[in-house]
Amino acid sequence: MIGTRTAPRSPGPAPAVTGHPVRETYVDYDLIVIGSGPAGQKAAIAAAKLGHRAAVVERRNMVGGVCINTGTIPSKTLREAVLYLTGLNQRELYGQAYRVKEDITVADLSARTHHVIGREIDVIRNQLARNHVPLIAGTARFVDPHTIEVDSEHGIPQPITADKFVIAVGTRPARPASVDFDGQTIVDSDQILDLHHVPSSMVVVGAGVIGIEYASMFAALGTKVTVVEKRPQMLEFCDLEIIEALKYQLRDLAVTFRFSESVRTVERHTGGTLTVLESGKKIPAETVLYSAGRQGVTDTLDIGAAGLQADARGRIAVDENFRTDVPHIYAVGDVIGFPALAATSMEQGRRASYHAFGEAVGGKLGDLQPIGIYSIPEISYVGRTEDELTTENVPFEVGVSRYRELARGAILGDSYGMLKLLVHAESRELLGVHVFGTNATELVHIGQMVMGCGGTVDFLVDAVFNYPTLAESYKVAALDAVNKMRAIARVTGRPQLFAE
Ligand SMILES: Cc1cc2nc3c(=O)[nH]c(=O)nc-3n(C[C@H](O)[C@H](O)[C@H](O)COP(=O)(O)OP(=O)(O)OC[C@H]3O[C@@H](n4cnc5c(N)ncnc54)[C@H](O)[C@@H]3O)c2cc1C
Ligand SMILES: NC(=O)c1ccc[n+]([C@@H]2O[C@H](COP(=O)([O-])OP(=O)(O)OC[C@H]3O[C@@H](n4cnc5c(N)ncnc54)[C@H](O)[C@@H]3O)[C@@H](O)[C@H]2O)c1
Repeated sequence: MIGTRTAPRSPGPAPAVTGHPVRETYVDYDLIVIGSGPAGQKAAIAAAKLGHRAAVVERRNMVGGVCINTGTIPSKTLREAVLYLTGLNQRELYGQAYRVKEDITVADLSARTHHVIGREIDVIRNQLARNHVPLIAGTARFVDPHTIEVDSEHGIPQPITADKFVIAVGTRPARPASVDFDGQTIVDSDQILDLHHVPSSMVVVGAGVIGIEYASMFAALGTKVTVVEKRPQMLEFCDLEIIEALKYQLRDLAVTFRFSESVRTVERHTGGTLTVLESGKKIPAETVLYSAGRQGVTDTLDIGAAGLQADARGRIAVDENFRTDVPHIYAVGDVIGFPALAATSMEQGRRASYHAFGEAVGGKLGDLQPIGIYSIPEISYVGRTEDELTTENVPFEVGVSRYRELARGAILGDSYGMLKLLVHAESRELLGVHVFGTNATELVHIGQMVMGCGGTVDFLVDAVFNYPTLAESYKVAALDAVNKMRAIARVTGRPQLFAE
């Protein structure tokens, strides 16, 4: 029966971590984690810290998952290299011609990326090793609900059993058959890291987070970028005013947007690529980045043998404890869908293991998860948006601080940044924090902590921040919100200066 162990087994010897075939090896664990991305790593280490025997299975050359090898870490390191070498963030201070390097090559960019990837893989290997979590090399597939086989380097599958499983296999770029990917002129977000040179023009298909982050980077490098998005707006889950500010900044870097336009085909010709839209428009470019969604990597896992199934996008359904329909099998990270972030994936992994081994966790993984988008400039938020609150008839006031009025903003040469607080008009609680500009993804956490502790706007009004800092924007925005609330109170003759 699914979820029930039929016979106890004694643990066998350690598995063949190096991939040498050991057919007779019979290994039993308390927990097997499939996938070593952020979700899998934290699930395995959490189990080990609770005193259980855990192992991680990972395909060769992918230790650290998409996060370290092709996703978060390379893209964020590339962004840092782009910002440094182009001198973009310094141009307000030193003039539009300012550059650290004139002709930026792929070698200039990838040197930094390779260095960081290597270092991060080393950190992960070390963390697993010191927690006695074996890293088993190969691709896992279920044989039955308590057994997986891991293909070895020599093709001889190695069976491994466990009481419990955590599936953390992540996603890969969706690749429609109508698009002729060749790795150089038509690429997905994995292949873009291997371009031979910085293209002069690029079409980015899909204005999701991946599309907008890479559009920002290539535009900063001087590539003429056109973004095609089938929806009327991009990143519609973010604050509208901030998205408008981002579009303005990207247009300033010569990015063209084609919203409400679907891509019919992407053609490869001797002279370059042609992106053909449903509307009949044709956009020529040297390179096309196809970044229109991702697909769960469940197809090679034989989850049917474990009694599970995936949806059309390869995703596995879970309950609030990350348990699948088969009670001893959990699924975490990108393979369960939204929000599909490294940050959230790690926490899901830890929670799944705690639940599996009966350890208490805090409340539900709820609304206070920050979103960080590393566009240029960057965006981050936590909590609700103005649109959501308006739809739900929640009365709120807005407090805004602009970096151009902060001493730190002037020192950094950031005149466009802003921080916006959404404050409940009656309880004065903080309902949302939206940040645009330098350090947005760091700053958001101040608001997250205040919200997590149920803090009100008055806490921020009364707080003293280091000067000159961008964090000071919290106080400025809080004062702005309180001033507006006081103005309303004056009109109604009912001054309410503090939460009751
Ligand atoms: C370009 C890009 C930029 C991103 N930027 C950010 C960002 O800035 N911030 C952020 O929070 N998130 C970002 N993300 C998302 C983030 O990378 C993912 O949310 C995160 O990697 C998900 O972690 P995971 O553990 O679920 O899976 P993954 O990191 O995808 O790891 C899954 C692992 O499972 C392995 N695997 C799959 N099948 C098997 C099998 N059968 N046997 C053995 N192993 C298997 C794979 O080889 C892979 O290594 C980005 C993603 C991309 C693509
Ligand atoms: N900073 C971050 O946290 C970060 C960075 C990158 C990626 N990610 C994660 O990676 C995941 C995948 O990101 P993504 O951007 O690939 O996917 P996505 O699904 O978020 O975006 C794809 C976009 O492509 C559009 N699209 C689809 N087909 C199209 C077509 N034929 N023509 C035009 N537009 C089309 C969709 O409308 C959508 O807006 C996201 O869930 C995201 O959370 C996070």
